[in-house]
Amino acid sequence: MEERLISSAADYDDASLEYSLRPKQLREYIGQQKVKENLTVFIEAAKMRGETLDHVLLYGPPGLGKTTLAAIIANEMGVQLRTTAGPAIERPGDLAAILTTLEPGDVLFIDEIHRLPRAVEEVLYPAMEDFCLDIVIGKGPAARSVRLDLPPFTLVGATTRSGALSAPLRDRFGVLSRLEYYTSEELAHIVKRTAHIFAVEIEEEAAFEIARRSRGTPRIANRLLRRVRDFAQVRGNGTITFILANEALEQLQVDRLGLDHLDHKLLKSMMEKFRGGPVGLETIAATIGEEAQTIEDVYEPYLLQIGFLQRTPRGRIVTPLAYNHFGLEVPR
Ligand SMILES: Nc1ncnc2c1ncn2[C@@H]1O[C@H](COP(=O)(O)OP(=O)(O)OP(=O)(O)O)[C@@H](O)[C@H]1O
Repeated sequence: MEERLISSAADYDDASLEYSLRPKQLREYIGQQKVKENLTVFIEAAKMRGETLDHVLLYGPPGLGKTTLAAIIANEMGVQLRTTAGPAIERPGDLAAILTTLEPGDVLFIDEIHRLPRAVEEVLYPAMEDFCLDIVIGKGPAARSVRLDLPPFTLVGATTRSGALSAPLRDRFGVLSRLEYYTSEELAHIVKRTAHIFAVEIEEEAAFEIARRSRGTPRIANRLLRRVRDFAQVRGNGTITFILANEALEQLQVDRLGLDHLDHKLLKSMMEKFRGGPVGLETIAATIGEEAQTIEDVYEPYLLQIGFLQRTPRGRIVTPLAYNHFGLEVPR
């Protein structure tokens, strides 16, 4: 798949910078008001009772700050954070190895928790519910099960697809929080905060322009800011002005709604070749030479979110909003 500047998945540069950009406390965490308010109460209550926090499931599209929130939860509870991911835990023994080294109260963060193998999930149930592990030792008729006590801990699970989580796993989380796409105001706030950490001047309007083109996603906002900062350094005097931000973003081929050439290719081929649809996913995939799964997971969510595409039982449809964006007339 082609590299995209507006991809919400983390790239190498993001990964090395994200740590330093992460807010450490809930009050520094911008947006997601409801999630924050609830977590503040639950954390406070758990601390007052001297207990561990209930298990928390965070779900929502990539790049919205799930890992950041997990780290904040650990920090606010004053405990250590251990991080892993569903695909990294292949066997029950891998999970047991992590769980048995936790300190009382620790937060265990499992990213992409919907990708845990079934056998691992089954070990997780008693661990979440009763803080114990049932381990089978030996094989055949000599096999027996031993029960190991674990220190109490908080599991923070993150997933982009809450629907892909099995019901018994979902039911074992006491707190379920859905992260939403950020507003432009919130993203502008994040951009200004990051600019401050980078010690670079940015005009209010420039921060808004970057925010508007960031697809509701802080990870994209921070990445666009880094690229625009490069332009400001080379072509300007270092300050990110509105004009400079606009020019840089045009140059980077990110349009004023955050769409790039691949979004354009998808929408235009639907408009030009299929009169805007309905078109089946497989047909679109074949037309633009991309996999159907990639279109569904990567291209579509944002286009659906901004109302440029609609899903119908007969296929995808391009909406009049999208025609307007391209200055084209809606076919009858
Ligand atoms: N509310 C926020 N306020 C300030 N910065 C944020 C906020 N949310 C996310 N960020 C920044 O956005 C970047 C991405 O966040 P994070 O890695 O937590 O995303 P994520 O949802 O865990 O992504 P993924 O699901 O792909 O792992 C980080 O650099 C973080 O600093």
